Amino acid sequence: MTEFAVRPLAEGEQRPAFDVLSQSLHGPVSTDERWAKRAEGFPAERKFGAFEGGTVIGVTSSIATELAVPGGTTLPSAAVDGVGVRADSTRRGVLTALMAEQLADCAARGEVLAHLHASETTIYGRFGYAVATRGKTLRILKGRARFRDDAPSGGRVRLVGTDAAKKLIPELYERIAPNSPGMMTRPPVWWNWARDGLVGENFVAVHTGPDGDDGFVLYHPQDRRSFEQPEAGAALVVRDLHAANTGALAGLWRFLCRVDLVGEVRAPDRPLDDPIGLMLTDPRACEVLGLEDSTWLRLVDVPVALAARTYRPAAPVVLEVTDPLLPANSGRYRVAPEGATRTEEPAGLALGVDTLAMIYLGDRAPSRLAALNRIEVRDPAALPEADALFATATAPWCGTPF
Ligand SMILES: CC(=O)SCCNC(=O)CCNC(=O)[C@H](O)C(C)(C)COP(=O)(O)OP(=O)(O)OC[C@H]1O[C@@H](n2cnc3c(N)ncnc32)[C@H](O)[C@@H]1OP(=O)(O)O
Repeated sequence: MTEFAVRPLAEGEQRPAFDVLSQSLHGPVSTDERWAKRAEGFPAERKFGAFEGGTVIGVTSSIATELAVPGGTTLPSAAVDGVGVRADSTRRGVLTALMAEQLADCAARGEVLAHLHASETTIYGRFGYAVATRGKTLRILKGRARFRDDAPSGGRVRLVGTDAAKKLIPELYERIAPNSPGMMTRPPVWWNWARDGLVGENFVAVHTGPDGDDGFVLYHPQDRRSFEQPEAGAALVVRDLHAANTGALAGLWRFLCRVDLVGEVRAPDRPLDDPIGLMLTDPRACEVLGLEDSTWLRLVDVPVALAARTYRPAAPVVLEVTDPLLPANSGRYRVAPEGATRTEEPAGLALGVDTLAMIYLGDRAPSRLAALNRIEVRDPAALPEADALFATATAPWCGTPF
């Protein structure tokens, strides 16, 4: 079998790379018309291709983002997307070579983190990624959804036309987000796709609070009330909902639950601690239909990542981190409420860089992972301290599809 080579994609090579990607994800057959629509959102920049005899057989892409970590700092991060290998070239190490090149490139660019949404959960663990945020799918049964008297009342909600929304929503997102761990900035290349694809295909409602616009929801109806099932009503499907504060969140949920001829509101990928159920007199009117992994996080620069987040009060803990792919990360780190630094002190806990990603944003407690042998406990006293140090008040959440 001939060898392949991995290198940055050059200008003019986007179309064959896009075709490989599209085919790997079972997208429609390539046409000039389809490519004309996608070309702008598929620049050569930040893409690597695997080439065999001059033909693209694999591709990986990323966009430059900032990701919020506990404490509010945002870190330069690569949002990895557009990964695919031709069906006749899989399981030959093409992805492995692409990932190695991409991670080295992220490190060279000074990016501290890489993050992605995985098509399959079996792919990315070997490259040091692990689940760091999750989302739940909610269904609110409108007929039973009454808001408690003490639930925040929210402000005014207005519907915005598509053209105005395409300008307003990117500005509003930039002003109110990222506002909790795991959320990311949405750079122009992301909006190139989302302006038409996400905003343009949904109804848009904007919430105004005491200080102006502070939240929005994009949604579309699915099914409609019919003569056959007059009691059923439509389902409103929430595609994007962001709020700067709980008042705005309550106002947007109240709006969705008030729309006429609707039987239920369905919202995939909501934060694990979305409080909508707690605002209702009957919390079971808000059903959890599913729980999904969302962000797969990779710490590219462990010392900078550990130093950048805040920690809760507890005794210091020394972690020994192992990273076979980026060995500069391997070593011992002293984590304390005042910060995290490299150390030569003996470690209380030892873990792989993938497991570190699971506790980094606060999604999982170290003691739960130690119980599953994902963390080696060398000093049992270190475990409850690590639980306290890494705990966060809110569940981490991404909230941005890419
Ligand atoms: C962030 C995103 O864009 S997610 C989208 C990812 N893309 C897709 O799902 C498109 C369809 N799938 C593909 O294109 C390919 O199968 C890929 C990209 C997932 C994998 O590419 P490959 O070149 O086959 O991976 P590679 O040969 O480097 O495999 C490395 C290892 O991972 C394993 N592996 C790779 N893909 C999978 C998978 N889907 N399920 C289970 N194991 C896998 C391989 O068996 C191999 O294991 P080994 O080292 O023990 O032998």
